[in-house]
Amino acid sequence: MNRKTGMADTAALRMTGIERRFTQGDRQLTILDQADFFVRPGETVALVAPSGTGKSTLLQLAGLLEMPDAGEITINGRQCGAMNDAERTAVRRTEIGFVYQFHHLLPEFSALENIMMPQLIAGLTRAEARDRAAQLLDYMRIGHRADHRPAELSGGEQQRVAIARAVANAPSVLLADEPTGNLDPETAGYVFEALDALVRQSGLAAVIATHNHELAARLDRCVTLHAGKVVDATAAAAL
Ligand SMILES: Nc1ncnc2c1ncn2[C@@H]1O[C@H](COP(=O)(O)OP(=O)(O)OP(=O)(O)O)[C@@H](O)[C@H]1O
Repeated sequence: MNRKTGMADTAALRMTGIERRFTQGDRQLTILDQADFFVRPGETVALVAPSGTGKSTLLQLAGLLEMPDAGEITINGRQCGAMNDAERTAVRRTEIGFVYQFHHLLPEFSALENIMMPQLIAGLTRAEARDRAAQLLDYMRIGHRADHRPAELSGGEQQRVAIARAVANAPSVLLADEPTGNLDPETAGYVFEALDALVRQSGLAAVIATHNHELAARLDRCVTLHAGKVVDATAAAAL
């Protein structure tokens, strides 16, 4: 429920009044300062900001991997601040998918098995997990690579497997931190396209941090970080 309007919160992810401070030596850094952010179901948001301004920090907090110093994070209307570790882990496992700059696939397992893994952990049968993994690989146009291990795949293929794995348990929020940052421009373009298509087809809410303005422009909305706050990128250009 939105406290101001009294209406049900329709955002898949909402961050309100987020503070995040770090100590570096004798310096106190305020990376996020009363930051507000939201993303709706089915919406794709690009997070484009200079290096070191707090993109990864924001995504880590959104994914409940770290706790803010102040503020509230709500996922599908559930406030996560007062949850214990087990509750937060459960929300993270069921509601959130992550993609990073590096694929982090398990090297000794095939592409198919890597995508089956989170589903098996979530309690699906091997047959169910296999079917869904195969579907996702087909959707990402790498069905023919199902039995290959990560080392036998190209960078773009590895990243498409990592994306498929991130959505295997049908999360409602996808958080991607520089998902194409390690790829050449052409490969980055088609991996980004595959990610965008998958996100739109599954109707999930996606936040994609990228340094690539051209790719960011393809998404529904673009935000940046300025003085610790999340601001509309068009408005920020005028600052
Ligand atoms: N655990 C930590 N302890 C101390 N400082 C930290 C910690 N995590 C992040 N920082 C600092 O917070 C700032 C923001 O870091 P963050 O990784 O979120 O930036 P970023 O925008 O994602 O950068 P990049 O685009 O280079 O990945 C940086 O100055 C970083 O050094």
